[in-house]
Amino acid sequence: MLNFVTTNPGKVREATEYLDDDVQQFDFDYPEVQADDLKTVAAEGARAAYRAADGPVIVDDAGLFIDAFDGFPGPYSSYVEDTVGVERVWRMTEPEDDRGAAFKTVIAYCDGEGFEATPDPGGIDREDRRGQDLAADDRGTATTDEQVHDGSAEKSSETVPVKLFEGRVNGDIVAPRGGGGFGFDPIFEHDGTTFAEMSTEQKNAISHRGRALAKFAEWYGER
Ligand SMILES: O=P(O)(O)OP(=O)(O)OP(=O)(O)OC[C@H]1O[C@@H](n2cnc3c(O)ncnc32)[C@H](O)[C@@H]1O
Repeated sequence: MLNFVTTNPGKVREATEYLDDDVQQFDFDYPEVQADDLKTVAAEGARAAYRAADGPVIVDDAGLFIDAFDGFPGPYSSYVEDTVGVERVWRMTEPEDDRGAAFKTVIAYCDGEGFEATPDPGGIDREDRRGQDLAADDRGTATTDEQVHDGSAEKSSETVPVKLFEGRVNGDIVAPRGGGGFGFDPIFEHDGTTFAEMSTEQKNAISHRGRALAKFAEWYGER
């Protein structure tokens, strides 16, 4: 049984759609390290959660990256949703000529064992041209995290290995529409439909989380 470490039931709904009964929510508010990239936050979160959980864990660190604001709110999306709010993020973006944005997620898996490294052909930090078919992102962007060191207080010199899976989807910021999903879904439009207007299944088929979960599920299934 896999522990999906999150306080966000919306993420669990989407993950169970992919991974069926193999996953359960582990409601653990892992300490989010101050970092500008999702990979570091997810990897450190997975290590902390693994120490607290009884069994393998996955952590999903995600965010909305708005082009006109150089990627804001990015890794701070949860904080901005709670403080500024979704509606005001739309109103901030409305006057901009370029309302392009991307949702990105990094799923980090940790079970205390090591993994074989696989090459990362680019991943989500690469600049994708707007409107580009993202099929290339669906292949082989799983990487073994070796750079991030264990920052825990117990001063362990050993770094617990973490496996990372990335997903990204491009879209546009629009006036809020739809009652489904969570977070910034009502203001994120992809191919004419906001994520909040989609069913969980429809969103999973194209979303950042769906892409990352698909990669994880493929790798996990082979193990
Ligand atoms: O850390 P956990 O407990 O998993 O829950 P969280 O909601 O705080 O999760 P994150 O730190 O990954 O923050 C992600 C934020 O980005 C936004 N977000 C991420 N994925 C999203 C999605 O699929 N749809 C809408 N908003 C999303 C939303 O505001 C989330 O609160």
